[in-house]
Amino acid sequence: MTTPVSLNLHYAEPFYGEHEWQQLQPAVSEAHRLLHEGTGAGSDFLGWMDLPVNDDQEERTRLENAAAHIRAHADVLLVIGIGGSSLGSKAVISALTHSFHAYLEDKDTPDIIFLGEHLGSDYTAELFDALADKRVYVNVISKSGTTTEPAIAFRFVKSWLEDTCGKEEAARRIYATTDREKGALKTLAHAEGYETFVVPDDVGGRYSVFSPVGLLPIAVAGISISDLLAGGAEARHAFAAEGLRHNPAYQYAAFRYLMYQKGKYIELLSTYEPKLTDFSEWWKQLYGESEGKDGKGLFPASVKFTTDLHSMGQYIQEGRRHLFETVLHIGTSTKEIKIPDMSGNEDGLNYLAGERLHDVNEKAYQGTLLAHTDGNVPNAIVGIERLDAYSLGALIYFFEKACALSGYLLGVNPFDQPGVESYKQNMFALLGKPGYEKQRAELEKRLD
Ligand SMILES: O=P(O)(O)OC[C@H]1O[C@](O)(CO)[C@@H](O)[C@@H]1O
Repeated sequence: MTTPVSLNLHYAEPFYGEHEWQQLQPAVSEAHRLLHEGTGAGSDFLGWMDLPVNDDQEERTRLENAAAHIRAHADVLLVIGIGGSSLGSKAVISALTHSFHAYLEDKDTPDIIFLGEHLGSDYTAELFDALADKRVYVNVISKSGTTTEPAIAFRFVKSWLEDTCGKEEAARRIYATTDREKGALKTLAHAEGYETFVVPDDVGGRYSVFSPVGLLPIAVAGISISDLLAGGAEARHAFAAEGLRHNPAYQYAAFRYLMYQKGKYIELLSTYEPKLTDFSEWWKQLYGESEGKDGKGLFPASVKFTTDLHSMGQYIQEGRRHLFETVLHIGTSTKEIKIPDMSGNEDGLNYLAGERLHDVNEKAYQGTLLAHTDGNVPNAIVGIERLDAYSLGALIYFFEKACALSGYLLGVNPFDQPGVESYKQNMFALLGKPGYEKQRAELEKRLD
């Protein structure tokens, strides 16, 4: 089988020398050793490396059965979670299901709505208007079981569902994905009798797509989790080599590191397919939380092309030269749509009549690639052949493996996120959480 994810550095090579590349091999070897021997920082969280080959068939069957039950009975599945507890499944579901699923008349899978990702009042209130008369099921996901945003969202949903269909039926419709033993959500699930799925102890949120965190909502969406995991397993095998020359995931990590050393502090993930917008959000959390610490790290940003060529394109072409680009390239489209002929050719586009839209998009991609490299923005191209579960599974593993190695190259712990606590502490104090009285008074003095 060919490598499911390709890396093309041709358009980046003019920006670094071959000797710089060669010099990185010892550091890459050391980072590889830390990762594969489990001796680096955060090594309690390496469970993600083997998730695609997890052979717990009993748990898998239970998950598939739960997904089939929800598919058969629900109009809507509410997935409640934030960060690593929702971004992975959202990325896969957006990429692989019909973009207008909510508007289709005939469908054999429920609409999936994500909630608990923010504290937006209007959005949350409006959701309940849309749920009236719908048969709603819920998957509440939180590894810690104590994250404020999903916990608040779950309060709203639990109380609405119990009012709508009674406490017992509500308990049958709620599935909780959380820690095996501890946390408020685990305690609540036990008390209320919800079916539960486990977030493994050794898997952090942003590396959890191949665990029940991602797999339950993905399976409910009708996506083959066997294919997704098979892609991940193939990538696990394909990107296991220590040598830079034989490992595209490590080449990508090394390339990013070289760019960082050259003052290219911002990495733009560019996509040419709107179905990948949520994939970019998943990627940003993966790299942002893994690398951005100790005063270090590339800033991961994303752009949607060609849309953003009409807004951010100006800056990318001619603004401050501290950027490089990683283009996510999809080889073929799954659906074919051709440009129609127009009898009067009023818009002058008849030279495109009969062309596949995918091919027009491809020319936009090629033109942009050349323009941006001419504008001194190094471009790496990460490619998959098509948007399917197998390729996406491989792509996810590719980025996870490269991310872990990138963290070790940079000298940070790629598996913790201590910085996210600061806003939480302030928020708790300002909300008047018991025990935060002193901080509250200090913070309030600083606010206008
Ligand atoms: O699954 P949990 O524990 O609710 O955490 C959700 C997210 O919150 C964070 O801890 C950051 O606040 C992320 O790392 C994590 O993905």
